[in-house]
Amino acid sequence: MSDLLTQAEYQAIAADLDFPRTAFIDGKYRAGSGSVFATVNPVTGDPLAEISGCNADDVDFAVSKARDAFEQGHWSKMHPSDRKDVLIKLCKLITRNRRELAVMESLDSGKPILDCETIDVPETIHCIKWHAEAVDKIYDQTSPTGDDAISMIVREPIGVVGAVLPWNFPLMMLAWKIGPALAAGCSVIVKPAEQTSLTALRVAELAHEAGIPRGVLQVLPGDGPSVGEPLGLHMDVDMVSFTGSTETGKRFLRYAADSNLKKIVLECGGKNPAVVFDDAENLDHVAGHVVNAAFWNAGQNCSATSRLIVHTAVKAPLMEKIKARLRDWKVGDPLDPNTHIGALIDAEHCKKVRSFLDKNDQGEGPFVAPVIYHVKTGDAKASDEIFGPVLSVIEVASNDEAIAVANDTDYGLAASVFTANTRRAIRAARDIRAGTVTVNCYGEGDIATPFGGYKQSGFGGRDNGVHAHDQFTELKTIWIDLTDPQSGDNVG
Ligand SMILES: NC(=O)C1=CN([C@@H]2O[C@H](COP(=O)(O)OP(=O)(O)OC[C@H]3O[C@@H](n4cnc5c(N)ncnc54)[C@H](O)[C@@H]3O)[C@@H](O)[C@H]2O)C=CC1
Ligand code: BAL
Repeated sequence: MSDLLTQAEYQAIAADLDFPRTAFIDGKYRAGSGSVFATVNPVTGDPLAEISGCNADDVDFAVSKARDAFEQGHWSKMHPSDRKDVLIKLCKLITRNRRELAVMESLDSGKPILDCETIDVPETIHCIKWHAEAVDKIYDQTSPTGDDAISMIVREPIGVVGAVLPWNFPLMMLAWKIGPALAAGCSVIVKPAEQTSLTALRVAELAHEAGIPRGVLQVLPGDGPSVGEPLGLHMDVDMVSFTGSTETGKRFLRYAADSNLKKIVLECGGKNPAVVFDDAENLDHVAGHVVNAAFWNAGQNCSATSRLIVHTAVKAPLMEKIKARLRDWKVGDPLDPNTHIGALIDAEHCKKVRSFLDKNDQGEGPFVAPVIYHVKTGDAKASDEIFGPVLSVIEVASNDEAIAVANDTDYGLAASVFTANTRRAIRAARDIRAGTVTVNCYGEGDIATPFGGYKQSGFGGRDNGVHAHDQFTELKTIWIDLTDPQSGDNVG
């Protein structure tokens, strides 16, 4: 924190930034064959850079380069310890350029510089480093055969991976995908969200500088139909790992069915509950977690707490404490290090978020201040993913009702429960159908814990932890007959 600069100093860095403007393919920046599009500063609406976008021809070219690199094996067959060293060198380069990346991320996404400096960039480095460090410590297995055979169960890199990213955490989602995929030995083609291409392009350049071979990490900017769809439909892409909306996630399942049955892993939306039971202790502490969970990143977070399900007995004092804490949350210029809530990503998203808000709460331009509504189950505010700084409060009369309401959603990404009773906490954690349930706190776990969703929040695997390595590998059984071939005993 003490390391933060002033708003004026950040503005000076911003004025000097050199933005990437083309795709990064086969080890170098290279203009795409698609339409040129502007990447826009969400605060001003002005273009930061004109980017030469990609199309299906560029996808074909990048896939052929990714496949060549995979088959040549300079990366995929490199000793895991050597892959680790290169990825750690990448982390050092990101660290050396961390300020530039933080400011670029803030300008391109509207995220507060405070978050970019203290969370997005450090967590990006931590994630890539964690997967790099893990990769030369994971053992393969043998299975319990009889004495006449031995079987090895080995994991091999899955091959060419498409990583399709959202705009809400451009750097961190890049790291969640490329960290384990590169550590596993895959070749990765990244499609950043069209709103936020800059930092992914810069990281690809740094990866090349770190020694990641040509074709192993490529970044193709462009919109969903121009780049995401041809990647999803490509016959020579082995897997797509996607983070974004449930609606687009479902498209990738169709792309896989219509092409080569590539593996699809989806991390999609959420309507995540914080459940506060009647015996919750220290309501100040609860309020702190709920406010962070609901309003961090302006609520543009798949795991944001967007429903507060609270027992009548504690509702009034808790709401007072939540409102008191919110008074400290400053909304405004993302480059001001005191800002907690920056700009929403773009005009289209502002329109969507505002469509849920009462007229008086709508704010102006790209800014929407935190807002709290008291709602009933069945209201759109209680069921739809708004993806903005909106907390919907549902009052319940019993702890059982709280769990039923928590589960009354198509989503199942994350949840939190607050109670002084350990048995109740564990019972609730087991009964809520969500990929992550936190007790007396809110969080996504950490880099060592798998993250992903039940129901329409996810499909096919988990980000983070060693489970993420599993995503990017194929499982192979190698069965070795130990009987004497001369004896003939081994033939059916
Ligand atoms: N992690 C999450 O849970 C996220 C959820 N969302 C939700 O989705 C809503 C819409 O946001 P969008 O940016 O439109 O999300 P999206 O799911 O459409 O976009 C995510 C990624 O998919 C790509 N994409 C879009 N259409 C595609 C297509 N037809 N084929 C292949 N790729 C495609 C996009 O270019 C982007 O890279 C938000 O309001 C929010 O509710 C958005 C971003 C992240
Ligand atoms: N919070 C991690 C994933 C996401 O929001 O898209």
